[in-house]
Amino acid sequence: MTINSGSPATFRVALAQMRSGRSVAANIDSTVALVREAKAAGADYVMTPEMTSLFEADREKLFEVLAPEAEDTALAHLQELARSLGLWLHVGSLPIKASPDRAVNRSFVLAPSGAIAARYDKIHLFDVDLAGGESYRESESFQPGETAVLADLPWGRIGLSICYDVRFPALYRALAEAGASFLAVPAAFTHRTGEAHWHVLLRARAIENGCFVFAAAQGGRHDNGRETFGHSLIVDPWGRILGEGGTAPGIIIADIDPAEVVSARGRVPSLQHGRRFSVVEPSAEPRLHVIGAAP
Ligand SMILES: O=C(O)CNC(=O)[C@H](CS)NC(=O)CCC(=O)C(=O)O
Repeated sequence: MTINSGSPATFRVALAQMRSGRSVAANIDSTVALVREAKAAGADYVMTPEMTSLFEADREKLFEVLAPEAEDTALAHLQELARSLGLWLHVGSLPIKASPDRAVNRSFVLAPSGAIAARYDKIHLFDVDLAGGESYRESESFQPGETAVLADLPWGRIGLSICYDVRFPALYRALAEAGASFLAVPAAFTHRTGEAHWHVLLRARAIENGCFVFAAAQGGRHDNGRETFGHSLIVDPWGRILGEGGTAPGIIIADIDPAEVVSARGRVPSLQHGRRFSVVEPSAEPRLHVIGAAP
């Protein structure tokens, strides 16, 4: 694994916490206001949450609004925003039409020129039944991506992911092994699961990979009936929380020193100590013995 020692020392990260709803125009207005606020605070890189432009639970209404990437007006607007402010704008995700009956949940890393530096389609879709009848079938409207993606920022390499992906550590290990210093987890976590798992999962991904984790979140009660957990989080490679949001829209900021990736991995080189086992399948003649088990 190589770390680019020629990278500039530090950069300022801002996460925009949002409460996106069913109006694309209103969501874009909120995004513009938050990204401008981040720029005024000196941000070099700004991330927005999953479903920045539209948080629509009704499949029919979603498909009335969806457009292919080349015709998506929200994307064009955000590219112009990145260009006019001259910063890196990581759009957590937008729903993009992929076929007559499926969308992709797609992240965009926009360069300060406004150009698309990287795009990533959410791989793991949230098809989950929670307690109390709370049920999600993301795959009814979305098709999964099949490719892990990284982007080169001026300060190092960032690995892309979205929300439910955070529960699949092998993805992040692959991104770290491909040179990521930063891991992006824009999200719209449910309140119920966020309360139980959000901080632990994000800190674990940071610690086990020696990476910074940037996780911009949706938070609060949305006009589509959903309640999301909020608590946008910036975590350093040692697992310390550098910035945290509440549930209200706003920005959080932290200054990031990429050299901390090197120092954390130097203290605990677990990335280099991985994959040192093979798995023994159960067989008629067991080769794994349980001490003290009844004969
Ligand atoms: O449906 C949309 O419009 C936008 N997509 C989402 O909100 C997605 C799929 S329902 N949410 C998650 O992945 C939450 C994961 C989560 O909460 C967990 O892993 O616990």
